Amino acid sequence: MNKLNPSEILLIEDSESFAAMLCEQLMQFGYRPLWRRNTDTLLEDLRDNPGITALICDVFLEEGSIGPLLERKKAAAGGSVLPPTIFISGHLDFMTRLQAARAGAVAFFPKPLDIGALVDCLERLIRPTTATPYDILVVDDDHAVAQYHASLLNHAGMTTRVLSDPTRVYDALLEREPDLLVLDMHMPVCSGVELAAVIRQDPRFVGLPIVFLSADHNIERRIGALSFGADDFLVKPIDPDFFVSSVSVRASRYREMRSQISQDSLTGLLNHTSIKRQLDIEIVRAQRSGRPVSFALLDLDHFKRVNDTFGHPVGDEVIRSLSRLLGQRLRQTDIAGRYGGEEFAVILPDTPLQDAGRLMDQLRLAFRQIVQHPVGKTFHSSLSCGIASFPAVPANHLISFADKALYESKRLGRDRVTLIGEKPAGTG
Ligand SMILES: Nc1nc2c(ncn2[C@@H]2O[C@H](COP(=O)(O)OP(=O)(O)OP(=O)(O)O)[C@@H](O)[C@H]2O)c(=O)[nH]1
Repeated sequence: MNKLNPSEILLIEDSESFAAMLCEQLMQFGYRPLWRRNTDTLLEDLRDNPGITALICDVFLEEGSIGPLLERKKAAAGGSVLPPTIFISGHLDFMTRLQAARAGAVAFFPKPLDIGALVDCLERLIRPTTATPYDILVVDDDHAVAQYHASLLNHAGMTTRVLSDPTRVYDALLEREPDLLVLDMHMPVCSGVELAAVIRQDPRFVGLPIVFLSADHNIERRIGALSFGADDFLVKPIDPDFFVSSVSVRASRYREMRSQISQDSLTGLLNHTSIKRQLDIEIVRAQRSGRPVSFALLDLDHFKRVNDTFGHPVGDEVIRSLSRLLGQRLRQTDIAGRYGGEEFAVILPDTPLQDAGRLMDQLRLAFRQIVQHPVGKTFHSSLSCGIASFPAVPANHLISFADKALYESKRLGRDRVTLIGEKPAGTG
């Protein structure tokens, strides 16, 4: 979900003030809440708002317990299925939880609400469960053969790119790293083994699975290929099912390994190394397309004070609240990462500086609204941001200039966004 496609949430809560607070918080995370005091119009609301993806209901309303009320509604609608329902309540006893479970709760949150945990739960419910298909690059100088193998993989639900010119492989990898590379062994310009050696020279592709597909039965050459960095050597003609499962098993393991390595454990965002790597990729893409790419650095303000006042675990929660907000507010093509302790980086492809500035300013304002630490003494945090854009700023200066802009935001009093339009004169 992103801000262009906000999910609607139906909130059934009889306390107006609590509902207003919760709606405000949900909006900060990019949801569109619809509030009702009771279940009177539930079926009409669901019919008229097909975009409603989840219900949040207080277990007890003035008119009684929500469980039997929902049951009656479902019966009235011929037993139709309600969207996943999260229950909330100020009562924490076992019987209340049991009521919620009997009413079909997918989750139960006590009041006062931990909004962050609630949003995490909504995200799990709403996020599409279908993973993106494995992306395979097939390289074979015989285009028809490459197409045949690609079509087997497409049939099994994978996406493929086909290349008959091995000299273009490296560019294709930079453009979009696949989950696996299928290589022919004998090609006119260079052999598959040589091509694998070229790819392995780049530390970014050291782990990329390479599977050779060749009619070569010579055992020494096959061993040679494996020792030069191939992961498997499949001999043609190959059983289609065996080919597909060999590819998908390796692609799946690689993807799992990559996500473990590339993610920051606290936030689930890309870590420092991965975000820098993504920036390189986006710059290459921008150089090709002639479109701008903006790079933003965000830093929490006076964060030491938060840790000192409320403790490290609460500080961690603040960090997580910003990562959630980034997940909510950015477009699917934008890329966010945790750059350092309380510092985040965002890559905005196809985005000129001024647009990036507006977007980050909206994010800054939304972050300020989030009620932090709602189970204790509440407070609000703010962030400072610096943005630079390529090509106005040369690629090798993009990060340092975003950092200078961030420093300027801090210097001017924090809680602001500063843009650096171009590389200032005399900076080398
Ligand atoms: N809770 C928590 N704190 C962290 C983490 N990483 C860094 N920090 C803390 O973040 C604080 C950053 O402090 P400073 O660099 O002095 O910056 P600041 O207090 O945010 O002040 P300004 O950036 O100037 O507004 C330090 O106290 C770090 O210990 C983390 O993962 N969790």
